[in-house]
Amino acid sequence: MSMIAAFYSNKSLLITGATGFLGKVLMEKLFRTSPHLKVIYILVRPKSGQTLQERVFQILNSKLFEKVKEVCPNVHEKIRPISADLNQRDFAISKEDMQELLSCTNIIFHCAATVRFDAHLREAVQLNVTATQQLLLMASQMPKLEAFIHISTAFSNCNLSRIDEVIYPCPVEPRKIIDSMEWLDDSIIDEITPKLIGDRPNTYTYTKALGEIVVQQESGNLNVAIVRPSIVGATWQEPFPGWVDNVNGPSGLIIATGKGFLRSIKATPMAVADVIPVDTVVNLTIAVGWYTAVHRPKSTLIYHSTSGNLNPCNWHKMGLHVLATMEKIPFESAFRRPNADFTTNNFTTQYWNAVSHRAPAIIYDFYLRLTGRKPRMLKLMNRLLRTISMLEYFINHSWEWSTNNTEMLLSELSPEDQRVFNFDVRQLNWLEYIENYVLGVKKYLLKEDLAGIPKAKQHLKRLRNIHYLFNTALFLIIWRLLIARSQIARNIWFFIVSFCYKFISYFRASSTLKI
Ligand SMILES: CCCCCCCCCCCCCCCCCCCCCC(=O)SCCNC(=O)CCNC(=O)[C@H](O)C(C)(C)COP(=O)(O)OP(=O)(O)OC[C@H]1O[C@@H](n2cnc3c(N)ncnc32)[C@H](O)[C@@H]1OP(=O)(O)O
Ligand SMILES: NC(=O)C1=CN([C@@H]2O[C@H](COP(=O)(O)OP(=O)(O)OC[C@H]3O[C@@H](n4cnc5c(N)ncnc54)[C@H](OP(=O)(O)O)[C@@H]3O)[C@@H](O)[C@H]2O)C=CC1
Repeated sequence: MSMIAAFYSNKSLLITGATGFLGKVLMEKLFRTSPHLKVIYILVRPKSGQTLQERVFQILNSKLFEKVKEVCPNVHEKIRPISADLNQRDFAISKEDMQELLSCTNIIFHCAATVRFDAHLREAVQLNVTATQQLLLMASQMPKLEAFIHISTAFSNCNLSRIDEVIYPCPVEPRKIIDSMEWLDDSIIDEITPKLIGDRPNTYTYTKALGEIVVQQESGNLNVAIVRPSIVGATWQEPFPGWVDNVNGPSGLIIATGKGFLRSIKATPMAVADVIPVDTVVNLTIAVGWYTAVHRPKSTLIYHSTSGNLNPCNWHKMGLHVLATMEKIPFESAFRRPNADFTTNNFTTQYWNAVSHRAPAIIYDFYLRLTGRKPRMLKLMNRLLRTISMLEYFINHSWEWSTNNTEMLLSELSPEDQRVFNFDVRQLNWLEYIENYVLGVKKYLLKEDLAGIPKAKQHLKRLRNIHYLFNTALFLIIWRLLIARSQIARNIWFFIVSFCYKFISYFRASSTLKI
């Protein structure tokens, strides 16, 4: 019997960010392994014209939750959505709901965040720092609370190259930043943002670092732990391999590559691709919840959920695996044939962006115009290149993360718990994982039917022929122009023609001799 699963039975949990990528997988695993848990409160905001109930209904009816419904048929009764907006004071939670949360919650998993790299500092501070502070305040009023688990990111201190499982100080105290956001206007915030974030690449990593300091400073007597995942990817094993439902991180790049939009990227091929499957992060998080509540460590423990130091894979290898899979399982209606060239300097990046990305987009837009349709490819390409430029930092640096606490926790688990809540990334086979990831992107993100694979292969063959034809035509045109304008080109041309002529004549003569 799993000790961890038994621990969560009859518990009331509170999850923020439960509608997000990680939050959904966390909920799924909790219900599947501890079907007797009492209730999971989730803080949800109405979104895209959907009510809370509609959002929860959609999640429960997704493929991700199919297995849960078998082991926990009354799962819908155990999810209690609470209307909340983490950007509002007291999260805009009603008095009755707040009372229930305060009196019943046993464990908190705080996953909600803005993960956008371009978020305005005010917005990022509000969600990643102030909301964390408010949630801790709420937690301090919960008499039954046993543990508060905060999800941060392994990149919160990405300005360092070696990162230990400790909280690093920031030059300006989070409380001062929170206060200043209340009275500074946007233009001044824009001006001071680069100075505040310093050598971090964006407001996201900066505010996640501030969030950690808030957790450390304001947790009082609470049992608190922080989980720091690196680049979270599709599921490795559970509930089934390859599940993914958003384009963040690698998933968007896999689509862009498979559809032939993205063919080269500025990346350091040998840099470690620190991708970690979402189910590995979730298993660690659940185990951390149990350990923190039961063992009550004296200080706030940080757990790195990373792959680089235990089972490294670099971008070059990852790119090759992705391309090899796309040969077998191509995406439908690709714009060009998938390719993955890594460039390492700005000049070659700009060159390939012009030649391999923008030029085909311009030609395609021209074709759209000719056929009476609205051009759109260049706009799409420019947006994609902007997105890529924001991710570039993470594919051109390598980090070394220590994982002592994570390894310690693994050794504390019973063999059964190590099996049920496996977060031992050493067991991950990258080739198999990437194959399932690409397949998962095709099935769950692009919603493409596997029956369409032969047609997709046919389409790629056609693209290859067009590519050869286009290159040959381009070569001939350029050559013709050169010959018309340059004596040297003409000389080379006559030399080649006469050489070929002599070569063919020689063969003709020798074959006649034999006869
Ligand atoms: C030839 C090459 C071959 C390669 C071979 C393949 C190798 C395998 C690939 C491995 C490489 C992995 C590298 C990962 C590095 C990740 C590091 C994460 C580290 C930190 C981890 C964390 O701790 S935290 C979670 C990460 N947090 C995000 O990852 C949010 C990012 N994101 C945004 O901050 C916003 O997205 C941003 C960009 C502002 C635009 O913002 P925006 O307002 O302009 O618009 P949107 O957000 O609506 O997106 C606009 C359009 O970009 C599309 N798109 C969005 N993401 C995309 C994406 N990743 N790749 C492609 N396309 C993406 C989207 O689908 C839209 O497409 P469309 O226009 O057609 O609808
Ligand atoms: N994905 C990754 O690669 C990594 C993620 N992390 C961390 O993991 C955690 C989860 O990330 P992930 O699941 O990928 O992110 P998502 O963007 O998928 O999910 C974010 C969640 O936060 C919720 N949220 C955002 N704003 C509000 C708000 N104002 N009020 C209420 N809820 C809100 C979202 O709700 P809604 O659905 O309504 O928008 C959503 O449920 C984050 O803390 C992130 O920093 C760390 C490392 C890597």
